[in-house]
Amino acid sequence: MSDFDTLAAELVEAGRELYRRGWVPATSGNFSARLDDGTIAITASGRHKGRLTAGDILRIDAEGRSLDGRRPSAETGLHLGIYRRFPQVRAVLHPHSPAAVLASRLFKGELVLEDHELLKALDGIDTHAHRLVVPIFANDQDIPRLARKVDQWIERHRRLHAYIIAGHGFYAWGGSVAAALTAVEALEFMFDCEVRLYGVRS
Ligand SMILES: CSCCC(=O)C(=O)COP(=O)(O)O
Ligand SMILES: [Zn+2]
Repeated sequence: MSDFDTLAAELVEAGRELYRRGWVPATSGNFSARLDDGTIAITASGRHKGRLTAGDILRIDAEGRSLDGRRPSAETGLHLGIYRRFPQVRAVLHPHSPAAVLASRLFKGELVLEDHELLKALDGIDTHAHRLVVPIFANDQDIPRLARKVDQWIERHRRLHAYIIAGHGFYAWGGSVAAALTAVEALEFMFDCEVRLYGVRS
């Protein structure tokens, strides 16, 4: 099996898992993984992510050009922005999960996660006392413009683990598809806790 085939199989499996959890309804979400040569395996646009086959994963170069003529995810630019900024990142996952969308309705500009043991599931965080700021960007159909906003945020803060797009979903990543899945699961859990806490307090 080639590197591409292995990563494509992992992305297909990630789609099944995220769909099973209810985090990529309908045709929403997109996933990618970076190969050793810098090219990227990414989901084709418009596919149902819970029912992917290996044929729904295509290869693009680091500028987002399709290497086989098929159309990659409409949100490819957001994946590329993360790969450009963080050389250690090997996989980017984008769910449209309920808690992320609800959080974006309740919290404006950012969601601060602190005093959560699950913060330690994220790369480079080793204590619940870490204060993690998850920025919330306004949704935008202009992906290059949205990617620029994300990039400016990274430029200003020098660090980013995940971000939410309001009324849409979130982006998370990791050093492998498995690590990115772990990040998604941990973040969705913490978003859900914050949303429920907000409900209890108000
Ligand atoms: C019905 S979901 C609208 C598009 C979107 O937000 C998404 O995540 C899926 O787009 P893609 O082109 O990657 O299929
Ligand atoms: Zn989306």
